[in-house]
Amino acid sequence: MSILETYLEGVFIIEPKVYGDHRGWFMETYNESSFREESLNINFLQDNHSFSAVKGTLRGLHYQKNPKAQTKLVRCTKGAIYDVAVDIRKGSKTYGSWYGIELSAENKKQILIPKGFAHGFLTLTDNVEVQYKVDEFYSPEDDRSILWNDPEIGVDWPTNIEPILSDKDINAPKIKDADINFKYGDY
Ligand SMILES: Cc1cn([C@H]2C[C@H](O)[C@@H](COP(=O)(O)OP(=O)(O)O[C@H]3O[C@@H](C)C(=O)[C@@H](O)[C@H]3O)O2)c(=O)[nH]c1=O
Repeated sequence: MSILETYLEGVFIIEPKVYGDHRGWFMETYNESSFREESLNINFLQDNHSFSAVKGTLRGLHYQKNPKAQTKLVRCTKGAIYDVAVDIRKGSKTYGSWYGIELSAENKKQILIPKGFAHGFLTLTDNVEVQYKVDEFYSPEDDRSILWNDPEIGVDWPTNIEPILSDKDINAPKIKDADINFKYGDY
């Protein structure tokens, strides 16, 4: 697998090596040793899987506060999504900057989103399944959302349609009012 840096420090794109033959294909979706070679020493504790029925569903932008922050390794195993990570580490030189990438069952790419970032995705097709590993357990008390279209962040979501959102995400605060307790250098 290739582990590629992005312009946001700590955010990586993972491109698995896909071995095709007459039966189909095989790939490793996670390899701790390959991650360690890149000094990514992550102890994943929980695997998540979500299904979104309709194109234009948007989940995000989510994070868990310290000390329950999560690293996330995200992939799309059915359909396609536009996946976004936002740096919310106070004092970071890229605070409020975002990185977006299309992940799909077809391209098999993954994104690694470190602690101190908010995460969200928009479905680009109907019937989307997303699976991701996290290195901290779900903690509803620490779960937070930032408004998906906060102009201060300015994510360039690849559609003009009004997305389908949860009530929590509709009512999410903008980054300037969000309950953020990350600071650059915490991890
Ligand atoms: C995230 C999560 C949710 N749940 C439950 C709580 C709730 O009843 C139901 C749906 O939760 P949510 O509405 O928060 O699901 P969702 O909007 O899909 O939340 C997820 O969005 C993406 C973008 C992320 O980055 C994830 O970390 C997570 O925040 O599932 C768990 O039991 N464990 C979990 O780890």
